[in-house]
Amino acid sequence: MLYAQTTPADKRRQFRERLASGELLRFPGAFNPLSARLIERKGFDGVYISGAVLSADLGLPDIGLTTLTEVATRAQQIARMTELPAIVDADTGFGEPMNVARTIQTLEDAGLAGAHIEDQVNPKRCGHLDGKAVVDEGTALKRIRAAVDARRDPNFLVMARTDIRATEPGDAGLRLAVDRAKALVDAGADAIFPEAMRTLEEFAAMREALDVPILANMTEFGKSELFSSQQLADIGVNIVIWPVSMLRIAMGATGRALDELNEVGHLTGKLGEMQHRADLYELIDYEEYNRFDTSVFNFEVER
Ligand SMILES: C[C@](O)(C(=O)O)[C@H](CC(=O)O)C(=O)O
Ligand SMILES: [Mg+2]
Repeated sequence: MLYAQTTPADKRRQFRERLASGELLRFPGAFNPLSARLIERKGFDGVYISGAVLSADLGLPDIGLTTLTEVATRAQQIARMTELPAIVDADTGFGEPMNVARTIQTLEDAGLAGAHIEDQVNPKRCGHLDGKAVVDEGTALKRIRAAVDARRDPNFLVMARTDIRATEPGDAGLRLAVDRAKALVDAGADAIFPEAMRTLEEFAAMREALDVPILANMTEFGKSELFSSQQLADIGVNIVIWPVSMLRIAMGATGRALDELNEVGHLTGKLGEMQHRADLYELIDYEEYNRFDTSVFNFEVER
């Protein structure tokens, strides 16, 4: 009922324990608080909160237009609805290293279990697009040091994302990424998000080079091939995200339903694809609200 029972501190501690086990943790992207609950019910390990989804949800491109306040507010709404740990995309940290420090404290206060800070220049862009530029190593490391120094809960996961792989083709790009990732770990990063790795071998090389957890981004229509959880687990990847997938699915289904409304004038043919009212009420836990007021859930929903 209402919000999750697990405190942010407990979520962070449990997340750290699970990460230390070395198993692959699966974090689908939640596009709203309700979908975070569904992710939990379906047995996943955590919830990812994507900057691309957050900006798309506002009808905006993913180019660093969203503010810390918008991101922290939405992330809090999502994180508090699930017992699972939630990690959020903090883009470039919303400014200079001092802003990064404030970002981390704000996201801690919002109940997140961790965040990633990337080394792109501003204005940033989706990591799977061409023409990205990254900051010099000194600036990238300052962002991460600022993040690590700012957190008050040592279990809050500071993940460094590097976008440098795509700045050079072939092996040269991979070498740059490995070198930068190592430097980010030396600066205090708890985990690495190597963005836009192309092949399983590239993920494996990154895994081999580092002794902290790494994340694989299985976003569709991008630069990485889409690997299965098993394939990623086999090479020792620690976290996999499908950041925008659930929004893509929901928007695809919505578009098709609108076409059907245009064509046939009703949605009867779509009933089987819809979340049933009974399932929605179950997910929201209507019944539990009777503890306050026995008249809240005194009806039956027919299937
Ligand atoms: C992971 C990511 O940063 C996000 O905001 O979800 C994006 C995902 C995407 O645009 O497909 C990314 O830059 O990879
Ligand atoms: Mg992003």
